[in-house]
Amino acid sequence: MRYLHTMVRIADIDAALDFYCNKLGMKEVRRQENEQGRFTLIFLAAAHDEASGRADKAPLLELTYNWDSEAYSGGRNFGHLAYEVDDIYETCQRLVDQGVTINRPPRDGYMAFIKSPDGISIELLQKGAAKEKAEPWASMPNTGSW
Ligand SMILES: C[C@@H](O)C(=O)SC[C@H](NC(=O)CC[C@H](N)C(=O)O)C(=O)NCC(=O)O
Ligand code: NI
Repeated sequence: MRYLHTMVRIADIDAALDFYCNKLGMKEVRRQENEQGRFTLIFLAAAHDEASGRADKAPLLELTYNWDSEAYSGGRNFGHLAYEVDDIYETCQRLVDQGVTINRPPRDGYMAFIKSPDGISIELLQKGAAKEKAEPWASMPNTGSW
């Protein structure tokens, strides 16, 4: 068995693509419009996987947009999506500059949490060993929950 994708439902395509593509650097690899079911599926690959030509083998993120709006509430049974980053401090600073809230700052030089426009928790993990602790991150408080 091979892991294929994780599906999350989104309330707004533009807001979701701005977050996952413009801010997290993910790439749209395919899209399916379903007239009968009145929904759109958008499959995203992490930039690293797309750039290395592995998007057809790597786990994808499947965004489901229902044309008839629904209220989505997060169940505690779903935790987060996790992505590896080359530099956790540079990534978090760039996200802050783009207006993203860092709910759990990388005080340890290793792990940070943000949330998507639909409230999906996204875990960002430093590639390899944790970075040296550095300000302002080392003493930055949490912002809400994640
Ligand atoms: C293409 C394949 O990866 C799918 O996930 S299709 C699964 C299918 N999705 C839908 O019908 C999307 C619209 C639906 N209203 C929804 O919000 O899911 C499906 O069976 N979805 C049910 C589910 O629980 O995933
Ligand atoms: Ni699916």
